[in-house]
Amino acid sequence: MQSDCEPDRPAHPGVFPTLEARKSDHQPAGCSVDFPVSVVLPAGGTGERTGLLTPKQFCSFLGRPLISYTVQAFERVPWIQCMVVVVAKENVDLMTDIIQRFQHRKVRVVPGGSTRHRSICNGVLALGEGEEEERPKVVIIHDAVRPFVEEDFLYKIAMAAKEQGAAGAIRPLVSTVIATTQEGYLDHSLERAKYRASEMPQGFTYDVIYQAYQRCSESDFEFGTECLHLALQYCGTNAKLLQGPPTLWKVTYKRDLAAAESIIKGGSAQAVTLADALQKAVGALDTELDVIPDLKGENARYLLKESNFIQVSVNGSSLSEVETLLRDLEAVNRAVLHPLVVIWMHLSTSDELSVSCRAAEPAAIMDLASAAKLQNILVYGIQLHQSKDAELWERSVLKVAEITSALIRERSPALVGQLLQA
Ligand SMILES: Nc1ccn([C@@H]2O[C@H](COP(=O)(O)OP(=O)(O)OP(=O)(O)O)[C@@H](O)[C@H]2O)c(=O)n1
Ligand SMILES: O=P(O)(O)OC[C@@H](O)[C@@H](O)[C@@H](O)CO
Repeated sequence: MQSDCEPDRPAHPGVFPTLEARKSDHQPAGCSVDFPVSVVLPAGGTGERTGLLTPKQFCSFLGRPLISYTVQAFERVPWIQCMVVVVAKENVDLMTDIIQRFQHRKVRVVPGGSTRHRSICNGVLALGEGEEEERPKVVIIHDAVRPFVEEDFLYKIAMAAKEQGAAGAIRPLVSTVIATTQEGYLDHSLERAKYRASEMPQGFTYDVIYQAYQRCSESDFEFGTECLHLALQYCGTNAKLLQGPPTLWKVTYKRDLAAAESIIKGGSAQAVTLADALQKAVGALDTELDVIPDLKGENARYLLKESNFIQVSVNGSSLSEVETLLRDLEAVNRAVLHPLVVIWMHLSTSDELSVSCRAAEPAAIMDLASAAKLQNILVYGIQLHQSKDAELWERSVLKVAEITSALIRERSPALVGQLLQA
């Protein structure tokens, strides 16, 4: 949100410690993780089952390839150190171009192999190329064609993997699993209640997944589909299984591409809806404000203006967009003459938030705000629930606009770091 209103508080001239330096004594926002975590995104397949010539991970929605949505989901998680995207040799340049075009951070590309296990193994080896102390404690492995992954579940997988050595996402089976005879008849059926579908993300301590790939057989590399099995078979590590949300599904068939497209379009429509609604609501107030959903692309111009911002984080369960914005402000190294107001708009659509993150949120925004205040940036939070009741939603948005306008006008130090309820 940009305002031309002049600040009514004296500026705080002077050099401020960098955001990075301060972060060392601040837990990262959102879910806090105190050990290095890296990610391997296998994306070296051809997507034959979609029947398309373009591998499904490179199919575009709203001008952005599917894999870019997955990378974006991970780069928004502040406690993830780096990502390795594993693509077929012939797609290395394409993937490099996607990273540049969409300004992805913390990600590098390595060539894949003829099978998924070979690709994942290449990714794990790439994470181990540096000095021993640079290696991650935990490696999260996640199919690049599962774009709807949330920080709070990644947090659970990472914590369980650190404790147990391996952890994996599971979902209830929808259909019963049966074994067939060679002639195509029923041999026997499995008791469905005893089985689960193995999904992604999965997490492993670096040592476990590295050793598993060092010891597994050629047959595993050629025909295997389950990393958790390798950890058990070759490292004696029994993975902790965590039931994940239904959003973890894998894009496999053409119909899955259509489903992914409608979710992506729905999600961005939601962001636009909120931004539009806020724009209308604040327009009715006494302050000339613009609502900007992010500071990417042409919105980056706001970084260089003496302005106030609103950051619309649609259904974000973490503060990482605000962290990114504060880092961008830091990067432009602008002499902050007037207190900037940054408002984290937390639109929660799901009723439950994982306890680990919900409890961490107020503390996380306070932490972030304390660090930002040293840069003369005032961070406030407003939480609103995406109500399906149009009237209620309209009232919430108006309330948000009033609170926003007051925060920008008053710049109350007492409310800095608070999560206000609209
Ligand atoms: N040699 C391979 C094969 C698959 N994958 C990746 O593993 C994930 C899950 O595999 P799958 O859904 O089977 O993808 P494809 O192999 O591309 O699909 P298909 O079997 O239909 O060709 C995908 O992100 C895929 O790109 C990979 O990195 N390297
Ligand atoms: O078998 P595919 O290559 O289609 O997909 C890989 C899946 O098997 C895998 O992602 C999960 O089952 C978890 O291991």
